[in-house]
Amino acid sequence: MSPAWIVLDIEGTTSSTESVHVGLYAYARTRLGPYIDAHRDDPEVADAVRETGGETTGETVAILHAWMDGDVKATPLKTLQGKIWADGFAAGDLTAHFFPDVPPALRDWRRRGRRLAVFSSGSVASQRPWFRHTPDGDLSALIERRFDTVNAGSKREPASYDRIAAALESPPGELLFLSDVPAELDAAAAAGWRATGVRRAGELSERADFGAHLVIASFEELS
Ligand SMILES: CSCCC(=O)C(=O)COP(=O)(O)O
Ligand SMILES: [Mg+2]
Repeated sequence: MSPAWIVLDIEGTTSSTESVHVGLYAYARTRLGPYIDAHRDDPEVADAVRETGGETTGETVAILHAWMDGDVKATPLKTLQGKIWADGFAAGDLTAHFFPDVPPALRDWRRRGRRLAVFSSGSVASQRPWFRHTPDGDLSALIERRFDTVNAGSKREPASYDRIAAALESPPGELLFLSDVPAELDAAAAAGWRATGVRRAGELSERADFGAHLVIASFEELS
């Protein structure tokens, strides 16, 4: 039976790690300090800054940069990056990247009645413009629901997938999660979801051990 919902990871699954780490990270890097200073009255910014543990803007930025350098997908970092990226997309400075098989597959799945959601470490604030500003046009209307580490929790915890299943009002067996990270697939499967690994050429997942999970190299294999 086909899944009712297909839930997508972004980095390494729909889009290249390079497009996130080189394009987006570089854009946020120099803007974090000025953004924090200019948006101290925004409660989400204030909370994120407090959660870093930094006392001054300089300390906070150093912590955020260390997380970026170590590829730590910490929620305060993702909150702040997401806000800066959303401004960058709105200003026309940024464009998303999707592997060529992804846009046609998403359209095909929707035509066939599948429903689409995203579960990414990238904040919901960044997911929206990522799907809106693509070289293939605006894909955002294809995505009905968006989850991140704030509204769902860690991608490596089964409880996060329980929360998403409840939000989608679907039994876990009708949900399919696609990701490039085996630990995320393990968590989804432990919550009763279907889980399929995405091993793309040139990505870290080329060398990943997906264990017993089904693995695809392109979304075409699911269409
Ligand atoms: C919405 S684009 C930003 C992606 C991002 O910051 C990120 O960390 C993606 O991680 P994922 O969980 O999708 O592998
Ligand atoms: Mg990923």
